[in-house]
Amino acid sequence: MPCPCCGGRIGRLPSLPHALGQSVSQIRFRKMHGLGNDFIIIDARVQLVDALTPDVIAAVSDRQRGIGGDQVVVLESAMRSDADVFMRIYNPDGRECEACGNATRCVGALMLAETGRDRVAIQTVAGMLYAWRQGTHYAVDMGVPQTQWDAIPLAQATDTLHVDVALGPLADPVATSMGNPHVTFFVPDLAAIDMTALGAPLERHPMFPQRANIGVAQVLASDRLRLRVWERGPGLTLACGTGSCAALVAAHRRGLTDRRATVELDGGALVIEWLDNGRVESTGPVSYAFEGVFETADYVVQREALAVA
Ligand SMILES: N[C@@H](CCC[C@H](N)C(=O)O)C(=O)O
Repeated sequence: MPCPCCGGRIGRLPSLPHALGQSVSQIRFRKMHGLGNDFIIIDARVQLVDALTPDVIAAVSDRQRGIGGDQVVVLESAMRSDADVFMRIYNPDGRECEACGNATRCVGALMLAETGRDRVAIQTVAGMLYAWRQGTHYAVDMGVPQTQWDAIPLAQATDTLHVDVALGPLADPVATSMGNPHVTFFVPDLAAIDMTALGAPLERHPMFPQRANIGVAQVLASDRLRLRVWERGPGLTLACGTGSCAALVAAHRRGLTDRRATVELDGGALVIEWLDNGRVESTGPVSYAFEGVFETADYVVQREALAVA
């Protein structure tokens, strides 16, 4: 039967604070992914999300105790009249980050369906991005990569084409900002690289004051790269969209590839092109997984229990 206090879903057992008469905040979400890089997408244009604190974001992102996801994406009303929506992105540690290529495709697909138009504009803290349909796939304009050391940012003035960072078999990466900080190492055999052992310490290397996403790439041909990315926040993911853009830009700057290449990730392939106008486009699939509702109070209780354990 409907909950007597809030008229909530039939059959939903009230959580403990709910039963005690404390406030409840139910948040509706969609789960989507791009090549297995998965997102909890929350539309704050149609519901109150005041209770979505960094702690709650971390708790719902947990793959054992929560919904599970690489990032939480919150949609807000755009502040610019030429944008369709404002997209905010949070890593599973609850910290806001600037950009996410795979989430931009997912949000692009949602906004194309919502508006019925053939191109949508997505405002982010890192600038305006655009999405459109490309056959069965979705394409996004991810903006202009930044290659100055202080835009990445790096800790000191450095040639971003040869950054003085090394660990084990990884050395001499290229640094690129796609709104968020990336470094790309090039290796002859990606299968020989232990991403977890190397990615975790490199993410927090002193050269990266805001930490960094760590990409390791193998050039397969002038139009084909193999890439794995240890993402700032979630760690090793099945695919990283901005990491793929950064890898293509890095490879082309090094003279290793053309301006357009297929990037093969663990979760599938993206086509990345660095256009002559300086902007980077990324094309790939989008998948819808499920939708649901969670109560933030349940996750506050969980976080408190974990904190005292
Ligand atoms: N999954 C992403 C990147 C998400 C943000 C990243 N972890 C960061 O902290 O910058 C993508 O597809 O680009």
